[in-house]
Amino acid sequence: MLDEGADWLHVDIMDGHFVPNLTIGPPVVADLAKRVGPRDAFFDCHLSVSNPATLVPALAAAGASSVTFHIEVVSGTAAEELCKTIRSLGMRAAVACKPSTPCDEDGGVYELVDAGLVDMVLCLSVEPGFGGQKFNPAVCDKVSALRARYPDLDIQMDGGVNPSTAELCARAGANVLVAGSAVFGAANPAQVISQLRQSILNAS
Ligand SMILES: O=C(CO)[C@H](O)[C@H](O)COP(=O)(O)O
Repeated sequence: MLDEGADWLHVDIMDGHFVPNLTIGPPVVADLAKRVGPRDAFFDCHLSVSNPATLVPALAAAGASSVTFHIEVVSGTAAEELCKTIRSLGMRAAVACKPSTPCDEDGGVYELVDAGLVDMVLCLSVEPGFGGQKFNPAVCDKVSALRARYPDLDIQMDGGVNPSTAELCARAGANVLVAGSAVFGAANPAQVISQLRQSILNAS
């Protein structure tokens, strides 16, 4: 997909516990990084796992560029420490929330952003676990509130993102879009990636 114009490679790491699906881990990231070689791809690792801290050192060694953990499993002081650890290993730190998880809870997403500890917030627009689900437009309200509060923050949306829903995401304030099915299932992935990018540019 890098050849088709993608900026980042989004890697969904799932443990069969936080979500019902089981996917890949650090060895696959390491292998991918080796194959991509000198191109120096940005590996955006989304941890849909119950215990993200245990994976962080191995992901750093594997060549991950950014690590996103879920606020539903690590919050408050533990989340602050996790962000610091991720950054101390040379990666960007990001926090994700499920569609129904608010950002303004004690020890939650807003507090991490206010403390300057995260580089990006991922707002899932489906329940995490599987690709190919339907985009939940209600999540756009949460994204709009985040964007109003943090004009310079990277805000990512993931789940059911395609050229039609991308416009809603971009208008709400997302500037990083993750697309699985829409890109991998397309006859012309480069065209889809270009349409997604255009949605962001049109809204900015
Ligand atoms: O893993 C996911 C949720 O956990 C995502 O939905 C996936 O990254 C994107 O897939 P799609 O674009 O098909 O919704």
